[in-house]
Amino acid sequence: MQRPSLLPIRGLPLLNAYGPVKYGGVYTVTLIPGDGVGAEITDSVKEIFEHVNAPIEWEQYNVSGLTSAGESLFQQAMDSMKRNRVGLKGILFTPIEAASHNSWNVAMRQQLDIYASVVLCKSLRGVPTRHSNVDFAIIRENTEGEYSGLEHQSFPGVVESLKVSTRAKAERISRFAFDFALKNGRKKVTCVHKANIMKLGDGLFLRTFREVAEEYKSSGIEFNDMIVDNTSMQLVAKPTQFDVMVMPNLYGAIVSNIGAALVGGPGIVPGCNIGREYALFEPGARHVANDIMGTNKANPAAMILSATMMLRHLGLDGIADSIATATYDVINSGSVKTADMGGNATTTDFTAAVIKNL
Ligand SMILES: NC(=O)C1=CN([C@@H]2O[C@H](COP(=O)(O)OP(=O)(O)OC[C@H]3O[C@@H](n4cnc5c(N)ncnc54)[C@H](O)[C@@H]3O)[C@@H](O)[C@H]2O)C=CC1
Ligand SMILES: O=C(O)CCC(=O)C(=O)O
Ligand SMILES: [Mg+2]
Repeated sequence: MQRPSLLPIRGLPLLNAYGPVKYGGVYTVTLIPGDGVGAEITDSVKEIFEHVNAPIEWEQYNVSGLTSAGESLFQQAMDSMKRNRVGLKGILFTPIEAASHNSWNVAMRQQLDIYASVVLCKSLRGVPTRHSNVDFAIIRENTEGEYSGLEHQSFPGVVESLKVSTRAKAERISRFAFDFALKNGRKKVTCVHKANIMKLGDGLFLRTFREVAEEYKSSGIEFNDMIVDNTSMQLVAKPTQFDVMVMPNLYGAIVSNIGAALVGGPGIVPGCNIGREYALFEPGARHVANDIMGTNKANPAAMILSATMMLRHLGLDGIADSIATATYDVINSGSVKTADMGGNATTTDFTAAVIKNL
């Protein structure tokens, strides 16, 4: 059986400085189901939590990125996050058109300074893939770099998109990665970069990583670095060489999706965004899945497992363990497979199977 200990909850290096909000033994948690399949897969979580009597009260905001009309609701959801300090979210759609609003997924990370994205990619017995024994964690800088959102047209036909890199943010994400490695019994941290081309920006990231690595030398954690192109090839060819990986924002988005595909896809990989004050949990590969919205076909596992990471963050380890174990048992038994896993079970079938296992 795949034990839930693979989840990093215990070992999240930075617990919120102020702690979650709890009244009468019940935690209030901000819930943003999101666009696409968000409502369906957060319904799974609600049903499971209700079944185990989890001491969670949801403060739900049906924010949607489909139109910019949702902005005031988005701000209310952020106020709720600032009160509760813990949230669970699905993914918000972001239009591509130049005149449309910027990504609210990104705005959340910046407003809340939830600077470390953690995505876990681990092979599961019940999900046969090309490589077995994949087990690595992606630590992604979540608040700057290519996602700074600063772009302008300096001349018709000429656009400048600013990638902002700061030493302070490179340092804190590198520390997060080493602390994460230490707390989770990991052996090696790999810095992914493109410092051969972006000598100043990614050069700063890499140099800062190496300085931080020196400080952790006595802890016995190995470290190395790899250019992002080679990393992509190595991930597909020999993924077992990776343990903990740390990188700037956009590489993290891409590597998280390669990682998800290596172990079974976006429906099973959990994730979270952590900062000093707030923690927001969401599926690791971050997809809206508009194409299967409302069809009861989505795999809710990634969302359920992200919710168990949240429970552990709240110190509710017992409930987290039982839900995670029940979920992994359903996946590993192979008896209830959603379409992405090659079966024809529905979202509700999967949820019912988890509840039956509890
Ligand atoms: N929160 C965030 O950071 C992100 C937000 N987005 C937004 O999502 C929208 C579309 O994103 P795309 O990258 O095109 O991907 P997408 O939403 O089209 O998803 C890619 C594929 O994965 C499948 N999939 C995702 N989750 C699944 C699940 N739980 N079960 C079964 N299948 C699942 C989808 O059906 C689809 O075929 C864009 O608006 C984008 O801005 C995209 C990536 C990250
Ligand atoms: O926020 C979005 O709409 C896209 C962001 C994204 O792809 C990511 O950061 O992984
Ligand atoms: Mg993405």
